[in-house]
Amino acid sequence: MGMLVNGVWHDIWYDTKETKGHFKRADSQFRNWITADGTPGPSGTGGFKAEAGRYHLYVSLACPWAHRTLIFRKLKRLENLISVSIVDPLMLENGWEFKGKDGGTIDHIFGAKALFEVYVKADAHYSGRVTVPVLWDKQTGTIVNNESAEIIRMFNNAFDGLTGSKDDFYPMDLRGEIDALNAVVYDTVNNGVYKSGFATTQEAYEHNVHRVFETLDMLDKRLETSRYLFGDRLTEADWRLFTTLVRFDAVYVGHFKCNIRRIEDYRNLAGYLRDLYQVPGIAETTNVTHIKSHYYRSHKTINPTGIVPVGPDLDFDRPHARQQLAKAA
Ligand SMILES: N[C@@H](CCC(=O)N[C@@H](CS)C(=O)NCC(=O)O)C(=O)O
Repeated sequence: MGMLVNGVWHDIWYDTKETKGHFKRADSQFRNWITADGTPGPSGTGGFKAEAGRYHLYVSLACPWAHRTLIFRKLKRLENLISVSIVDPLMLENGWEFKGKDGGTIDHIFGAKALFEVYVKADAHYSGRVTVPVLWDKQTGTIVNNESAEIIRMFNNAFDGLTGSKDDFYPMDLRGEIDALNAVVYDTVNNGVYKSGFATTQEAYEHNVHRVFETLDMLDKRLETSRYLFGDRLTEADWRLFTTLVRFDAVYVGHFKCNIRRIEDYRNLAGYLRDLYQVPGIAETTNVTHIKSHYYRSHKTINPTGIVPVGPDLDFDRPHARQQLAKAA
C-alpha cells in the first residue's frame, strides 16, 4: 500500500491521525469522459470519442469500485470493444501489481510490473493514490478517467452507436431519484464499510458501523415490495449496491467488523443479492477468491497474520423467487 508523490512511489498507509481515527477517501483526479462524438462530457476536456479497440480498463476483481465497471462492460456488450488487464489480488508495498497468474493478468498495454507505472505514464508528476479502476486511452496515451461512478455512466451510453445496445441503467425520468439514493448508499454503505473497517478509534468505528446498518435496514424494507430499488427497472443504483452486498458476508462482516447482521439475515436483501448475481454474465464478473484474498492479506494493520478465513459457505445460485414481486408491481 502506498502512493505517488510527484511521480515517485512511497510505501505509506492511510493517515487517520488528523481526522480523529476517521478514514477519508481522496477524490479521483482523472475526470475526462468518453462520449459518442468526442465532445467534452460533464467534466474535463473532449477528444475521447467512443471507438472500438481504443480504450483499456485496468481493474482488480477484488475491488467493489472496479467491479462496477466490469459489470457495465459486460451488460453493455463492450467486451470486444474495451480490453482489460486484471491486477493481482494482493496490494502490498508496491500497491497493485501485475502477476499474470491465478485469475490476474499481465499489463497488456505496457507489461508494467505495478499499476503506479501506468499512472506515471499518464502524468510524470502525479501525486496521489494509485487506484483501480483506470480507463486508459491507447491513442493519446493517457488516463481518461479513474472514477468508477463516471466510467459506468460513459459505458451506459457512449458506445451505444457501436454496440446497438438499448439498455439504459440511468434513465432520464429516474436520474434525480437515482442520484439521491446513490448519495446515501455511497456514503453509508459502499464507503461506509471502509469507514468502519479502516477506523482507528472505537468512536469512529461505532459511528460508521451503525450508519451502515441503518441504511441496510431501510433498503431491506424498500425491497419488501419492490424487486429492484426502482420497481421492476434495473438501474445503476442496483449495480452500485450489488458490488458491496456481494462482498459483505465474505469480508465486511469479519474483516471490517460490520457484524451487526449478515446479508443472509435480511429477508429481502438476501434474495435481492441472489437475483442480481443471477443476471446473465454477472457471476463471471464476481471472483470471491480474489475478494477474500485481497482484503485479508493486503490490510496488514487490520489482519497482521494474513490468514484468510475458510468460510462462510456462500451460494448465490439458490432460487430467489423475486420474479413474483415484478408481477405484483
Ligand atoms: N472513487 C474511486 C475509488 C477507487 C478505489 O479506492 N479503489 C481501491 C481498491 S477497492 C484502490 O485502488 N485503493 C488503492 C489505494 O487507495 O491506494 C472509484 O470509485 O473509482
